[in-house]
Amino acid sequence: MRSKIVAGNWKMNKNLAETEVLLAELSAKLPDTKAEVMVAPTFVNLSAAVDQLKSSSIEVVAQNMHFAENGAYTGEISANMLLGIGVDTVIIGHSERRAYFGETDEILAKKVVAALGKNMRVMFCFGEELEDRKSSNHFKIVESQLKNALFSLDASAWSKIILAYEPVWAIGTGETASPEQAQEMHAFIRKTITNAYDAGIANNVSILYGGSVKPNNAVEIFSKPDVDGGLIGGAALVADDFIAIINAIA
Ligand SMILES: O=C[C@H](O)COP(=O)(O)O
Repeated sequence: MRSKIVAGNWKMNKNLAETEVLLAELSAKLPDTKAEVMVAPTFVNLSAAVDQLKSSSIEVVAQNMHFAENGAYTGEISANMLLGIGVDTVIIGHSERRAYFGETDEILAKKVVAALGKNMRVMFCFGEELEDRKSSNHFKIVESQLKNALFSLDASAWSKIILAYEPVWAIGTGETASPEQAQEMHAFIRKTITNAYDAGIANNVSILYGGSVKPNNAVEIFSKPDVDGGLIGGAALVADDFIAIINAIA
């Protein structure tokens, strides 16, 4: 049975002091929810976040990792380093990594394999750009992103995968995919996974929507049958907004 998940990707925001304040507020206000709640602070604050949340149900996850075990990769972070501080879920393939840091499907496939090889959970992000949607190429693009990075995996690996569909044109723009557009794509993603594997795997994987989810649109987006929660950017930086979005999970 797939789980509902609300994850906050803090991106390059919040220094240590600000991280502690936001986490304290989130812990204090966290409602009873059936959603798994995750936060992804920046690398330098992960360890402090894990310590601060050790008696909370909020999970601390990483925004990225390198595929190599260790070695001469200045500025990079390995799976072992994350595991060593108690972080065992990692976001891979965020559109900002793809756009600003040249992460290709090939690199992302290696990262996915490296994380799964360490028994980590992977939140894999993907989604089309505006031009793809305008030219009605969005289904093709999404299908190829999934195929290139994930469809060589053994079926057994899928219990460790969470998907986050994030249309690039909706990220940080205030423009959201309509609930119908999100549902249409999420249903397509499940059909694509059914074709590549089987319906059991497709129905068990959580598919989150990301892209300008806010307190005022979360209920409608999350009400769609194939939307299992959200990957939240800007609104995850404000405790009351993030809590309201968690509360939007039915
Ligand atoms: O990782 C989160 C997404 O990029 C969404 O960001 P946003 O909610 O600020 O649009």
